[in-house]
Amino acid sequence: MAKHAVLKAKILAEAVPYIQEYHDKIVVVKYGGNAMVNEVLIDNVINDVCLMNLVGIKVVLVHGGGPEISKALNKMHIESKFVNGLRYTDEETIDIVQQVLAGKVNKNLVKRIHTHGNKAVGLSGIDNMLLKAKKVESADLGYVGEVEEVHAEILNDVLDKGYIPVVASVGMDEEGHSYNINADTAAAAIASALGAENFVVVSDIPGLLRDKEDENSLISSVTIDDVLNLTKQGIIAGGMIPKVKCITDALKKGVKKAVIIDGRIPHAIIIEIFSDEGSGTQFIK
Ligand SMILES: Nc1ncnc2c1ncn2[C@@H]1O[C@H](COP(=O)(O)OP(=O)(O)O)[C@@H](O)[C@H]1O
Ligand SMILES: CC(=O)N[C@@H](CCC(=O)OP(=O)(O)O)C(=O)O
Repeated sequence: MAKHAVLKAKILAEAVPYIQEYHDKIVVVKYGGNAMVNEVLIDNVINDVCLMNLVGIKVVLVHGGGPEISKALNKMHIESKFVNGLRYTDEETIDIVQQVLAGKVNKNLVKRIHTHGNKAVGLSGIDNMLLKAKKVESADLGYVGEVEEVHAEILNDVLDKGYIPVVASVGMDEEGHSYNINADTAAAAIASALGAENFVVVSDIPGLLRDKEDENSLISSVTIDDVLNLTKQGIIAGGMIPKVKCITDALKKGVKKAVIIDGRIPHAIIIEIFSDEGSGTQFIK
C-alpha cells in the first residue's frame, strides 16, 4: 500500500472524534474582506466551509468586504473615512455598501459554494429582518448600525435543510432604513443568537499580536480579563478593538469557543475544527 494512502487514512481517522463532537452543532465563520484578496485564499475558505457542511456541521458564513466597498467608493471618487475602525456611512455610501456586500460579495461566495458542489442561500440582515438595527449611539457615523435584535429563525430553516446560509452584514430598522454593520459585530450577534459551538473569525493576520508590526508576536490564548488589560495597554488598538469586543461579548452571551485565525494559512478552518493543533488566538471565558 502506498505510504501516502496510509497517511491520508490516518488523518481521516484522527478527525473522527472532532466530526462527532461537532455533528449537528452550529459553527459561525466570519470571513473578512482582507482575507478575500485572491482566488486561492477564497477557495481555501470555501473548501473548508463545504467540508464542514458535508460532515454534518451546521455552518453559517457571515462575510464582510471592507476593501471591496472602499474600491467601489473610490471609483465614484468618494473618500472612505473610518472612526475607531468603523466606516462613516452617509446616504450615498449606504447604497453602495448594500450593493457591494449584499450583491457582489454575497453572490460571489454563494456561487463558489455551488461550484464546490454544496448548496448555499445568500441572505443579508435585511432578509426577514435577520439583523434589526439602530444607529450606533457612541458617535455620529451616519448609517452605521448596531444590532438591536437577531431574528435567527430564517437561519435555522436554511440550516435544517442542509444549506449553508451566507450572510452580508447589512441591517434594517422598522422604518425601512438600511444600516452598515461591521461584519465582526454582525457575525458575533448571529453566533450569540444561535448559541454557536465555535465562532471562527477569519482575518489576514496570525491572530492577536503583542506587537502588531511583528507577525511572530502571536498571543495564542487570552481570557476576557486579559483582553481588558491588553486594551488598556494599547496592545489591542484600531480595527482590533471592535473585533475583540464583539468576540468577548459573544462568549459572555453563551458562545462556547471563539478564535481569530489567519485566512492566509491553507485550510486554517479545518485545522481549527478537526484537530487539537489550532492556530491563531483562542479566546477563553
Ligand atoms: N494587537 C493587535 N494584533 C493584531 N492586529 C492588530 C492589533 N491591534 C490592531 N491591529 C490591527 O487590526 C487589523 C485587523 O482588523 P481588521 O482590519 O478590521 O480585520 P478584518 O478586515 O479581517 O475584519 C490588523 O490589520 C491590525 O492593523
Ligand atoms: C460600519 C463598518 O465599518 N462596516 C464595514 C462593513 C464591512 C466589513 O466589516 O468588512 P470586513 O470584515 O472586510 O472589515 C465597512 O463598511 O467596511
